[in-house]
Amino acid sequence: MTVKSRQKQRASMDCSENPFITPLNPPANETEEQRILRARTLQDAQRVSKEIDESMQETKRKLDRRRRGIRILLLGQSESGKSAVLKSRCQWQQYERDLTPPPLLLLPPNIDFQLAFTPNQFRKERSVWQTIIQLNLISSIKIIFNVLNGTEPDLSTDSELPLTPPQSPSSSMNNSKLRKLHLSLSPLLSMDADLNKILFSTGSSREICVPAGSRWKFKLGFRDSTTTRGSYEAESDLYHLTHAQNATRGSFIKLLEASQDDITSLWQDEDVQQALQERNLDLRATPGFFLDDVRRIAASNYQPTDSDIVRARVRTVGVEEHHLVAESIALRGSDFYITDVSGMRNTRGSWVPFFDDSQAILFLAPLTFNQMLDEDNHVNRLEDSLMLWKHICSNVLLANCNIIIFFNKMDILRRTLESGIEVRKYVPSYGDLPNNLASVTKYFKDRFKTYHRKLSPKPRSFICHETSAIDIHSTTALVVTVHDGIIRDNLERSDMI
Ligand SMILES: Nc1nc2c(ncn2[C@@H]2O[C@H](COP(=O)(O)OP(=O)(O)OP(=O)(O)O)[C@@H](O)[C@H]2O)c(=O)[nH]1
Ligand SMILES: [Mg+2]
Repeated sequence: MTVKSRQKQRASMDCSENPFITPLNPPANETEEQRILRARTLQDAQRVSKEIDESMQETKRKLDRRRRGIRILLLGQSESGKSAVLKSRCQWQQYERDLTPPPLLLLPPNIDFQLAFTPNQFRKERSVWQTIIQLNLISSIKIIFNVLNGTEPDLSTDSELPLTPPQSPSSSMNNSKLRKLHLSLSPLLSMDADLNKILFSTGSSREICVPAGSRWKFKLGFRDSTTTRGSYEAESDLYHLTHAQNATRGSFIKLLEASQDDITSLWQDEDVQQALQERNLDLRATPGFFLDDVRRIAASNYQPTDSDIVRARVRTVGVEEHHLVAESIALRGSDFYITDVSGMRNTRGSWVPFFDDSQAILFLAPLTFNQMLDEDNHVNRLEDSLMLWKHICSNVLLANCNIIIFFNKMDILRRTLESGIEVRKYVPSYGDLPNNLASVTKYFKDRFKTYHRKLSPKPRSFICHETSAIDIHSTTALVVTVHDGIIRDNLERSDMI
């Protein structure tokens, strides 16, 4: 047998035995109807196969794009301001509408994110924050009553009182005006617990916690009108508020509006201010503080401003990645993948899988030398940040990673120092150095820098910035700086500077 005839025989055998081709061969006595059906089946199979190919190519494109992008991990203790940094993207939208572009405008490329940046969608999302902010307001009222009742743990290291809740209620609670206010605000406080339970399943927690991703927004009635019908229905099934839930939310808003005078009266009461002072509790420095804006926030037609949204407190649970694309001329098209995590002590183990993939870490460390951790009121916040910093600097998985530290909440540090609180009382090693912003910042910067130099497995630059994440402009500058930092580091590695 010649080679040619052997090939011909193998080809015909392949065809008849190939399990993928055999079923596609026309049967011997195929009718016209059967032929049409077979052709349609074949077309359908080809379409599905093409779709799978396209989806695989799309996934590969996304992975390639991600690999080329700038991958940033936000780290820091709980309440350090990680999510606030991300939230300020709302402000960039504001710039866009004002037609005065900031130095760097970030826009998301994916559908969900883009929608968040179109004015209509953004306006809708604003309404999601309305409930969060109103619940934040109630949290502050609860703290006041806890202080008056003697059940608020003291989170200030300056306190002469034990760190556990004191047993005896404050004498202010004997004040009949405060007792009356407590009585009249009780329905609102209990309704807040109901609403928390319905919306976030966290009735007992003082803080609002949300799982990663934006799905929680649906719980607050956020609807994406442009999603396809299928996905809209899927979301509705999971998150649509029931009639009863909507009714609870409606009653809460009405009750809050009716309680404006009582809330204002409580916050302005001299005994309340004194009780807070005795507990060394600066309520204005607590996350989600809105008591100075009661009239505006308790109004039933309240619309959160951009600043309100950045100041709102929602604790992150889990891990969330945001994809942003730079639109500024200098950085046009640069992809940023920013991962936000929960900073609570018991969740920090979940950060590790993201170390490998990140090019830069933004480490947020507020210089709150006089505060204790919420989750463990025996641990000083700044000590905790330093301890965390040491772990991050010495971690071998992060040896090639740029670490940029942000001394966030500088506005709070300034206020703390201006109020006369002395650093040396909390940090004896501070000694007699001047108790002003420049000196305090330099002192702590040197400490962070020393650990960075000593513990980094390989030499790397120490990049440090003082920020206030609730300040729009500083956050915008922040992203530019991050990019600069990464470029600088790459240049340094290639000996270009
Ligand atoms: N005054 C002031 N408040 C800030 C600053 N940065 C953040 N905040 C507020 O601090 C609170 C906590 O900030 P978040 O961004 O939620 O903190 P986080 O690090 O994400 O916390 P977790 O999600 O628990 O890990 C929010 O109410 C913010 O508005 C700042 O620079 N100054
Ligand atoms: Mg967060």
